[in-house]
Amino acid sequence: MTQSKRTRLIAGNWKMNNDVPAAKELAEALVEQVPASDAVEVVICPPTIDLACTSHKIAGSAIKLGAQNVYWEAKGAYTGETSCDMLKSVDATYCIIGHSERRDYFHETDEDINKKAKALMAAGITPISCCGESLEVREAGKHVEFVVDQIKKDTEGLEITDPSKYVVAYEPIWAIGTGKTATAADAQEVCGAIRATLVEVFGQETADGIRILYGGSAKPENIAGFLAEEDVDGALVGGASLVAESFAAMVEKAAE
Ligand SMILES: O=C[C@H](O)COP(=O)(O)O
Repeated sequence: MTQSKRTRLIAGNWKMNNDVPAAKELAEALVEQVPASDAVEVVICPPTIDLACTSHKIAGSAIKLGAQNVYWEAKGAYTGETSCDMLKSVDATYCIIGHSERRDYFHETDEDINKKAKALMAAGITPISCCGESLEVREAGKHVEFVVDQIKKDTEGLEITDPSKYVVAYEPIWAIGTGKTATAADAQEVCGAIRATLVEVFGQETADGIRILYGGSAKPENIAGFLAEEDVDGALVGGASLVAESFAAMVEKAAE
C-alpha cells in the first residue's frame, strides 16, 4: 500500500497546558481555523479536566477528541485514574498511550502500555501508541533496535481488525520540546523499521493500513518534509498545537 492510501493524521497533544477557560478558548479558535478535509484526520488531546468542555466546543466540527492517558481497569478504587468508558462518555475516540513523559516521569512500562492498548481497542477507542529513543540510545547507534523492541512489547497479543484504529507515534525523546528536530530521513529510518516490525507482527495488509506519526518539535515550517516520507503518515504535535494558527497551518499542509 502506498502512503496516499492511509488518511493522514495530525494530533495535538496539549500536555499539561490550558485550564478550562483556556481550553474552551483554544477549542473555539481551532474550530474556526482548522480546515476540514477528507485527506487529513484531526485530533486534539487536552488534559483530562478539559475533555468534557472541549468535547462540547468541537461537537459538529471535523476535529476529533483524544485523551492523553487511560487506565485499563473498568472501574473501582483507582484514585486519580480514568477508564475507557469515562473517555467514551465525553466522546473521546483517540487516546495517547506510552508517551515518553509518562514512561520517564510516571514509570510506565511496555507491559502497562500493552494493557492500555488492549483496553482501549476493546472499548472502540483508537490508541496513539508512542515509542522513541533517548539521546543516549541514539548516540550509541541503537535507536532502531530500541524502538523495534518497544513496538514488539507494546503490540504483544493485540488483535487488529481495522488498521485505521491503531496508530503508532515515533517520538525521539531528544527532539521533544527542544526545538531540535530529527531530519525527515531520521524519521523515515525509524518509521520504516516500525512498519517492517508491524508487518512481522500483524502481516503486510494490516501493517500497511496502520498510521505512523512523527513527533518532536514538529511545526508548520518542517511538517511537509516529514509527510513526504513513505512511512510518515502524520504528526503528534506538542508545543505547536497550543497555538490555533500553527496547528491549523499544519493541518493545511497535511491536506495538500
Ligand atoms: O506529544 C507530542 C510530542 O511530545 C512533541 O512535543 P513538541 O512538539 O512540543 O516537541
